[in-house]
Amino acid sequence: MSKHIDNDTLKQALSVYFISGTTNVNRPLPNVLTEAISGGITLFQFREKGSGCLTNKAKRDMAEKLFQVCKDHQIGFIINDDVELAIAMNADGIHIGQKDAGASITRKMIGENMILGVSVHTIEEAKQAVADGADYLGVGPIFQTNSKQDAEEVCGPERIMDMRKSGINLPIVAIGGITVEKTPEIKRAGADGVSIISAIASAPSPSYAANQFKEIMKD
Ligand SMILES: Cc1ncc(COP(=O)(O)OP(=O)(O)O)c(N)n1
Ligand SMILES: Cc1nc(C(=O)O)sc1CCOP(=O)(O)O
Ligand SMILES: [Mg+2]
Repeated sequence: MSKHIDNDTLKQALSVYFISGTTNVNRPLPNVLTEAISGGITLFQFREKGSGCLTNKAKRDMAEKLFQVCKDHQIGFIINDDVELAIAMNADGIHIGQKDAGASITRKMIGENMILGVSVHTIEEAKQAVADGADYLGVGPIFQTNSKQDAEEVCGPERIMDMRKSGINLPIVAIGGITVEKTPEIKRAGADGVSIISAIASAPSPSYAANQFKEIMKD
């Protein structure tokens, strides 16, 4: 997958976007990812951060394993925060937030042929990310989340509606506290996809959970 996919294909790829690191799961992450893929996730982000996370070679080795799982199933592989690792691995994309390297610098570093996702919380940040060359926006936290200690204030699905009304046409994924039950209202608000950590990573069956999201997001 690369940035040269058309907008509809990118939106499709963002529809069920699973995010995880090794600390979000209590079994080997490659197994959980494989199950989530079998259920129908459409994109994966490796987000290895927080207490007890892998670093250096162990992180890179895990990233390589996960990338191979994604390649085997034609699923795009995005790396969170670590631009150098994304470039070194030739990952499909990188996701950065407002506290990470700036979007326009990151775009220069990765070139045109890698997907750039940017986290935004306000319409102003969204407009700036578009100007800086983002390919998609992650908007959140839509609901309360336990998976990110430094999350901003909850903004609700209305924030996505407001962004659409203000003319933001870039693909948008909703993030933060997303559950199967809440997915229909997120879709109605104008999101192209849902980004999920715990509702898939901590599910008794990641495959079943992923499939429920897929059924709601299809069409
Ligand atoms: C799809 C998606 N949206 C938002 C985020 C959050 O990024 P950021 O604000 O940089 O926070 P961290 O994930 O780095 O803690 C994301 N990772 N993915
Ligand atoms: C990684 C992340 N970013 C957020 C943001 O608001 O930008 S919320 C979040 C955590 C999402 O995890 P869960 O699906 O378990 O709530
Ligand atoms: Mg970040």
